[in-house]
Amino acid sequence: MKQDVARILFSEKEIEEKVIALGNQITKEYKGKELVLIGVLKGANIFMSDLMRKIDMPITIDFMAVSSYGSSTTSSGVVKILKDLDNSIEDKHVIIIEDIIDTGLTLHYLCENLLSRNPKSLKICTLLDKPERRKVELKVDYKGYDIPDEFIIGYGIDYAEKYRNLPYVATLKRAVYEK
Ligand SMILES: O=P(O)(O)OC[C@H]1O[C@H](OP(=O)(O)OP(=O)(O)O)[C@H](O)[C@@H]1O
Ligand code: HPA
Repeated sequence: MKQDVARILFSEKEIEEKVIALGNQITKEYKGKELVLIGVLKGANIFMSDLMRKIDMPITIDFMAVSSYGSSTTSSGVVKILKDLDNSIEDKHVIIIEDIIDTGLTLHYLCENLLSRNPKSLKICTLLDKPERRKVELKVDYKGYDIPDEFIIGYGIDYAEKYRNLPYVATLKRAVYEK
């Protein structure tokens, strides 16, 4: 697994500090409000688990599973809902938690879909953002890092379902996906 890593972009320690800062910011801005975090599976699983423990107020969580990449390194643009929310978000303050935004097509679809369910507010939080790759405009409210246009793995993020359990964020060697 490690031999397929080209370069480590963010270490476990750096990610931890960033997650603490995001958790503090969210706590400050939502204190006293009814907040639901919606994790987008599978990629956001690790980020969501770490972030929610850095939010110091009562919250609830829910998950959606969507997929647009399959086993490719480029988005198909077609977003499939594999698992929907368990509970209504009507009149709730909602933050969507993502691991990475690339073309923005997944979140564009998700925002439209969730807005139609009448939340009180809807914001986006992502650990990583590749703004160069954007195909649709999105307002990102909470962000860990901007990253260059390279294929990313680790800390929940996969290539063909592998590498999610690397504890850091890294780039994948080209030879792995070009063979
Ligand atoms: O901005 P976009 O170009 O739409 O790409 C971002 C999406 O791609 C990844 O999910 P993926 O479809 O690979 O599923 P996964 O979370 O199960 O890995 C990632 O978790 C985002 O949801
Ligand atoms: O760089 C990436 N790596 C893995 N999955 C992704 N989904 C969008 N961009 C990426």
